[in-house]
Amino acid sequence: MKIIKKAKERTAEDNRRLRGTVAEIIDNVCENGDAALKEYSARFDGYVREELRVSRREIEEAYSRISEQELQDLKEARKNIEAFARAQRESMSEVKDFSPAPGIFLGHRIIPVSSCCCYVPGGSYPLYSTALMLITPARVAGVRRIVACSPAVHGTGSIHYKTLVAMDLAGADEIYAVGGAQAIAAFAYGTEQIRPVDMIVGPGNKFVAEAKRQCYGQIGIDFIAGPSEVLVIADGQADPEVLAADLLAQCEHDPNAKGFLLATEESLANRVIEAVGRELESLKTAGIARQSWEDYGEVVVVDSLKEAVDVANEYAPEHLEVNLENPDQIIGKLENYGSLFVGGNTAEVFGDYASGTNHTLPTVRASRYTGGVWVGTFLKVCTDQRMTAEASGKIAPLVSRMARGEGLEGHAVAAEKRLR
Ligand SMILES: NC(=O)c1ccc[n+]([C@@H]2O[C@H](COP(=O)([O-])OP(=O)(O)OC[C@H]3O[C@@H](n4cnc5c(N)ncnc54)[C@H](O)[C@@H]3O)[C@@H](O)[C@H]2O)c1
Ligand SMILES: N[C@H](CO)Cc1c[nH]c[nH+]1
Ligand SMILES: [Zn+2]
Repeated sequence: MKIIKKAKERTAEDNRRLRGTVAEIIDNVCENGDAALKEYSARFDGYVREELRVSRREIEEAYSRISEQELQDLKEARKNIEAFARAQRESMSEVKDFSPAPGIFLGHRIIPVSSCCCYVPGGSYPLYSTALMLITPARVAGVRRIVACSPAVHGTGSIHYKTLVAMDLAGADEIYAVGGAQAIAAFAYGTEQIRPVDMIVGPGNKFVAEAKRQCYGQIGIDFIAGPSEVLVIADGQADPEVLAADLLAQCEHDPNAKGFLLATEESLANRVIEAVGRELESLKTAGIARQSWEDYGEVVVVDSLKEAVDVANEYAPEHLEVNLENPDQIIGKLENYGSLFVGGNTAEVFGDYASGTNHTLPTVRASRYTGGVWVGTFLKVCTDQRMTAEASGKIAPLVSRMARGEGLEGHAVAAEKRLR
């Protein structure tokens, strides 16, 4: 393996500072409620709103600004997201009356969470596609109270009109113009204007992701969905311009977003670096300089595809693109990714918007233990059991022996009350 370009690493001090900043925001919201929300909206987003909930009139006004084409696009993307969420829901089944021993009947029911908050990022760009990605599966799951929130466009006090339409179209019951770590704290603990929810889902920058991590327990969360990441495995048949575009697409999301290329040939790695350089130059000329490539771009030449698989599994990226002549030779060996994009035709950005899989995905190696948001994110699998008198009498001695073995006399007695 040869490292051609190395990404900067976040230090323990960076992480400590982030934890402290966010903990302070959460404490302030818990102590001062809406006053703290207003203070942070003014400081970070340049606005103060008296009413945090968005009114029906504001939503109608957003519809009046959206073009026919934009509305059609939202509907088409939503159709694919909903169809896939329904197919996934249908693949889940309940278990009823499973009998591991005579007279014992076990089962599980699939129950939606009662309420959720869907966080739609809005700091740098109005990510209205995220509204579709979160609210649509929550609806399919059957969540009764779906709240959506997003920071208002800087200095305006209004959520971007496309985000508002997407939230409404997807089926949000309540919408609030609040963002950042303070919004997560508000929906976790409640304020004067905000009734808390049971679960908060959605992506966000490092402050939002850290706030979800710190509020977990008070509320459920999907997982850590922070600044975007893409890892691309490519061989000589891949087009360097396409690879550069795919890496830079994710790097435009955030100063902390990451793009990682694993190339099987050094000449390919060099051509991609050149192509990235050209593209960055032209973006700079066009006055667009939000790319994180310089800090967080990484390029490595691997000695074999087996090594590429090992590195990808260890890195556990949010998005994994396999741009190989024969991608199927490694697909079965890839284990840690939020979403996989197979072959050069399958651009990661298609999944960002419209193919139908969800774009809210685990980052910072969380794909080692979870996939992305899906209809199941909003569903609880809750077990139940019932027993006949005979089965109860039969299992009681086993349970009381085990309970006494643990030193739990009360448990043993509760079991023995069923002896007959
Ligand atoms: N992992 C995923 O599934 C996924 C999907 C989509 C987007 N994303 C990520 O979402 C993020 C969107 O970030 P964004 O910033 O545009 O929007 P955002 O809504 O996540 O964050 C904006 C908020 O951050 C807060 N903030 C800004 N500076 C702050 C500071 N110095 N201290 C405390 N709080 C501060 C403000 O309250 C602001 O409202 C990007 O990182 C993008 O990569 C991830
Ligand atoms: N790439 C993001 C997930 O990391 C999702 C997104 C929204 N809009 C554009 N892209
Ligand atoms: Zn994206």
